Amino acid sequence: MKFVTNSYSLAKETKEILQENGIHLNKKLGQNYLIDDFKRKKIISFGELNKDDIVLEIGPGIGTLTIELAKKAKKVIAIEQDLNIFNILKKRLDNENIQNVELIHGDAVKIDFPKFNKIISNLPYQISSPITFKFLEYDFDLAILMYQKEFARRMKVKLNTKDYSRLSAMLYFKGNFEFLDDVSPESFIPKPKIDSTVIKLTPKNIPIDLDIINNQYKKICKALFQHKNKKIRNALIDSRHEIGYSDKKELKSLLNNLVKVEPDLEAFLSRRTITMAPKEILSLTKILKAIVR
Ligand SMILES: C[S@@+](CC[C@H](N)C(=O)[O-])C[C@H]1O[C@@H](n2cnc3c(N)ncnc32)[C@H](O)[C@@H]1O
Repeated sequence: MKFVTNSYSLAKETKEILQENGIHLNKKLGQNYLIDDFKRKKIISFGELNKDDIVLEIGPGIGTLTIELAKKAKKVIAIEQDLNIFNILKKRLDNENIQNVELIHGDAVKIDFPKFNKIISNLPYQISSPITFKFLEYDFDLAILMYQKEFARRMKVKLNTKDYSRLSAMLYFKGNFEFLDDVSPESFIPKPKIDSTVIKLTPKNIPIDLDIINNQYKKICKALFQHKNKKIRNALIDSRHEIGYSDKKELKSLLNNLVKVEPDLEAFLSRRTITMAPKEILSLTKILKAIVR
């Protein structure tokens, strides 16, 4: 696909809007704004939008993606945490008479999302992990998301590496993803110190084990991945609160009793989290199911 780009004017426009409003971008809120029109067009085209789509955008900033998304979709729901930035975008939308954007002020990690079917966002990197877990709780057709490159790499299951994470173990059963494009620091102001990657995420439907994955497997992963290099027995005991226990002795004795009746359990308990493939964690979960609260 050919893109007609106008990166110079997007950079100029962004700087002017920020300057006019006396804004100094805030690192802590992940405020690195896209100024590369070529990348903007690409991200939007990845979303394959049509006039039936309701798009969720987390962190719209001054509307760099939002305004273009609104031209192509039925509606955009945009959630921005920074009140000054929210007000700038609100004014821009009013001035341009754009009426199909529902702009919400707040922390996207804490707010329940209204109904949507696609997500397109250049995410604030400090919330990458909680917001991705939150997306997985919703039903949607596809998500086009920009992450820090390192973070995106951790989505793929890589046993015995530091990149193997709770996120990869959850995504293995809950999402399909595809790396679409890399974006260099030059495409933003201010320039971040890291590279970025755009990915496509689609929910995986696995009706058979969905219930156990959304419940006990999720809790077990939460406990185990807090201690990736520990043996499973110790990881479970040390993070017992994640599976509903405060009393160390109680959990220890339940595990010891279970070992007597479940021949495969002892072998699992002696392994380290980092060596356990998601399917093995699921087998372990099925054994532990009755004692996970
Ligand atoms: C990486 S910038 C992206 C801005 C714009 N979409 C772009 O592409 O240039 C992330 C935006 O998310 C906002 N933000 C940060 N934390 C947030 C949160 N918890 N909920 C909603 N917005 C948040 C920041 O204020 C910032 O405007």
